[in-house]
Amino acid sequence: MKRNRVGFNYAIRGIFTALQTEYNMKIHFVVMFVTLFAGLYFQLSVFEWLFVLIAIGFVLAFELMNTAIELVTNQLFPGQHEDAKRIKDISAASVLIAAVFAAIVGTIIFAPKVINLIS
Ligand SMILES: Nc1ncnc2c1ncn2[C@@H]1O[C@H](COP(=O)(O)OP(=O)(O)OP(=O)(O)O)[C@@H](O)[C@H]1O
Repeated sequence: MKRNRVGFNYAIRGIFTALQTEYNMKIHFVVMFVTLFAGLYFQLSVFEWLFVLIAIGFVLAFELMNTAIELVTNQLFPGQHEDAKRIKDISAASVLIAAVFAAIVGTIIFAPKVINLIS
């Protein structure tokens, strides 16, 4: 039980470390809070919340994993290396895919509500 609690603390520390060191992580957090407030404002249905939360979770989790992969890659390849380039590009692509699909989910859910609000 104690072990689990300590492990949880390490994981939370990992989120803060990524927030401090990764500019993209800060952007993801800002977008997450804006989306959550928008969700509360527009009173999303349970179904809509599920999609929004899954999309946010995927983006944050992939960004954290991408950060870890970058750190490992920097240790494995201190200099310029074609494999380091491939690894980082592919890892970054995983975040991009998650972010693009999250943006699509956000657009499908929020666009009609925003249009309805301003028209
Ligand atoms: N050791 C390396 N050898 C060759 N190319 C590299 C190497 N390190 C990075 N690159 C190239 O530069 C790009 C950016 O690398 P970098 O480590 O700055 O990642 P980043 O995505 O900008 O990280 P961050 O999210 O921390 O800003 C990589 O996607 C890759 O194409």
